[in-house]
Amino acid sequence: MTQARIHLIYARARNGVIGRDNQLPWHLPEDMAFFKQKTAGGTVVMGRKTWDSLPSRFRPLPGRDNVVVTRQNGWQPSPASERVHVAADLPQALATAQGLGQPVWVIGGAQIYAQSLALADEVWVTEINQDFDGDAHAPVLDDRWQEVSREAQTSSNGLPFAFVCYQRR
Ligand SMILES: Nc1nc(N)c2c(n1)CN(C(=O)COc1ccccc1N1CCC(C(=O)O)CC1)C2
Repeated sequence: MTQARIHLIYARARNGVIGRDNQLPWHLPEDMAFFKQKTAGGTVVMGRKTWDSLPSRFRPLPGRDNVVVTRQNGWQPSPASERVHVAADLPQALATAQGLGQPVWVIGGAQIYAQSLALADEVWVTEINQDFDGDAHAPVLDDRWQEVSREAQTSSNGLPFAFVCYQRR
């Protein structure tokens, strides 16, 4: 039984920024819809700060199992839900996620992306063709990562971006 594939999914600015003050620096509804469509029916793995960044009405992300990584002993998600699983570190989170037998999507933040990249075989990047100020950055994809698809678009608010898939050679 091969291990379930691990996918990363993030949106990044031209200068590599993925977040600012635990929020997205842009408003890109097309990307939110893409994110929802890609991760639907799977298990999402995120750090606690990413969990906290979600508006409470979207916690847990609906229609998916949510695994939250936190070192805080006794941390409990709010709102409580049987679809939220708590893990003390990323290896435990990925083991829990893979145990659920659904596609595993790592959805942030920067620390979690950096730790999980080595274990992933596919990365979906929404590449926004504009620089943004921010305090969180995307992981660096070295030259083993090969672009396998690219779909360029312009958002309703004029932002040029592309949905890009990378797979490890
Ligand atoms: N490419 C790519 N990768 C990522 N990791 C992420 C994205 N884009 C975009 N992100 C988010 O917007 C995170 O979420 C939200 C943040 C703020 C307000 C609403 C939301 N939600 C949007 C998704 C909805 C859903 O999925 O049901 C729930 C409400 C993470």
